[in-house]
Amino acid sequence: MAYKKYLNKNFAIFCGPGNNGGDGLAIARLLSLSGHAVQVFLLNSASKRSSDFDINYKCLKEVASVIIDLKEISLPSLAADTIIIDAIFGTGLNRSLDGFSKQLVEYINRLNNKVVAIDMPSGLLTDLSSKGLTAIKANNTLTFQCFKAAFLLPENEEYFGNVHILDINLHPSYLNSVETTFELVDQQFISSIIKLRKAFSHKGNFGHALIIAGSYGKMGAAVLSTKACLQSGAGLVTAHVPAKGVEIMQISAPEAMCRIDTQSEIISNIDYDLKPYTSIGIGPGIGKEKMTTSFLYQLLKDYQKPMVIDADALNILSENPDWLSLLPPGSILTPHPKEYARLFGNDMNDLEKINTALQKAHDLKIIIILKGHHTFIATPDGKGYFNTTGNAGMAKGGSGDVLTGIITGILAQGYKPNEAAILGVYMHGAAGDNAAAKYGMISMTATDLIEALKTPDLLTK
Ligand SMILES: NC(=O)C1=CN([C@@H]2O[C@H](COP(=O)(O)OP(=O)(O)OC[C@H]3O[C@@H](n4cnc5c(N)ncnc54)[C@H](O)[C@@H]3O)[C@@H](O)[C@H]2O)[C@@H](O)CC1
Ligand SMILES: [K+]
Repeated sequence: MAYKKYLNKNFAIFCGPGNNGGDGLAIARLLSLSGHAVQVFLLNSASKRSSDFDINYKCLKEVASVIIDLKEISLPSLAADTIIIDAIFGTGLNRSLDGFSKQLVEYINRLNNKVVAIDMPSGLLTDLSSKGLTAIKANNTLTFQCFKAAFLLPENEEYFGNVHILDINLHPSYLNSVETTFELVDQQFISSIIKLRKAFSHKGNFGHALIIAGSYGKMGAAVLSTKACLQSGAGLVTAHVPAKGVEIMQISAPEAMCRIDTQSEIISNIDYDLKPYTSIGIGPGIGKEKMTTSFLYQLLKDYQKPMVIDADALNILSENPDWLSLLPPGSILTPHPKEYARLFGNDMNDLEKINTALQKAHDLKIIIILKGHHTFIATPDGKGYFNTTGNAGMAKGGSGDVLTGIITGILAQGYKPNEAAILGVYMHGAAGDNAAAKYGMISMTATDLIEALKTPDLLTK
């Protein structure tokens, strides 16, 4: 955070009765001691205070500071440049706000003052959906030790502003001992998955990916996923395309081999042995023609190894939900929000979507990648992973085709499906961040993502 712009300002610190309020009182003391003008407003101070609150209250009393007990009728008026610190409620909030605390939060939200939330914007529930609830809309949130699930849900975007994680020195053995459903995928996590390429390796060591994609008018999707697959480290890549798409593919991606469908404009069947291929990615641009639909059904029935399933292949599945049970274990589904809704239902808040994805991943023994700002990866063992790379410039046609290519290429190299999904999503986002830095979020395209994969430190910075 640009701390400097907060220096030499006046502060209004709103404190609740629990430990979050105690943190606010400690901040008030430190700011007062460093010469800042601080007003402290206590909410429900007569109710049961936590011991941290009491300790910090005592310490603050010894420092010259204005402490005001808020009454229902007396909401304070504040100068426009006063910084508001929200220490009303943190992780201890166990129900939605009501009564005076709700009024106070609504009042703070109506002001135009800058707001810094401590640990959580007050009113936001840590592990439950806060859709439709009243909560502080902060410009910055200073949160302790780790990301809270609430910061990763799109429906909470307007509340937390920029999130800064403060290390409060919780003991590493404690942190490691805590069992969580969710993990954050960052560079450190990725370095524990990635395998080094040995000096004496040859193309046969890195597998052979088969991308089944394209139809007349949608060959771009096939080209994007094939090119991305070529740049994900796979040893060999073959694209199975409709006959009319062969020249397009061969000119656009000369490193890839082609398998040519018997149909000129659509994909209809595979009349060769699939054993040599170490992974299959299917879906980008294939359309939903009857012959393509029957072909997908046959493939699902016959093929036993994990596949990456995207785009129209997902749409076909959503029209034939019984076929979900045919998915080979370890298969990776990559729906965007609309495809997800078609597959597993609408009318869910973000947490319900996540929980449904975890349940379906478990029941069907598959991996579900819910694409979005913090793309979520649900795995069959019940764990979910939030990605940390990527940006809004990637919300464009073709980005998903690139992701399918990357994951299929990683899977081909012998990574386990969970690892391929996590690594692929991270790599895709990291390429997106590079593309945004070079071209800007507005103008960057899916082709720029592929270009940006060619960065030596993509997975190490
Ligand atoms: N390891 C930790 O857990 C640490 C926690 N700390 C702080 O402690 C906070 C959690 O403290 P607490 O557990 O005391 O909880 P909070 O301070 O978030 O709130 C608890 C208080 O609010 C009341 N309350 C809950 N929901 C309410 C509602 N809807 N309306 C009105 N009152 C409501 C509770 O009865 C209780 O009195 C964290 O957010 C963080 O700020 C930090 O001090 C550092 C370490
Ligand atoms: K807070």
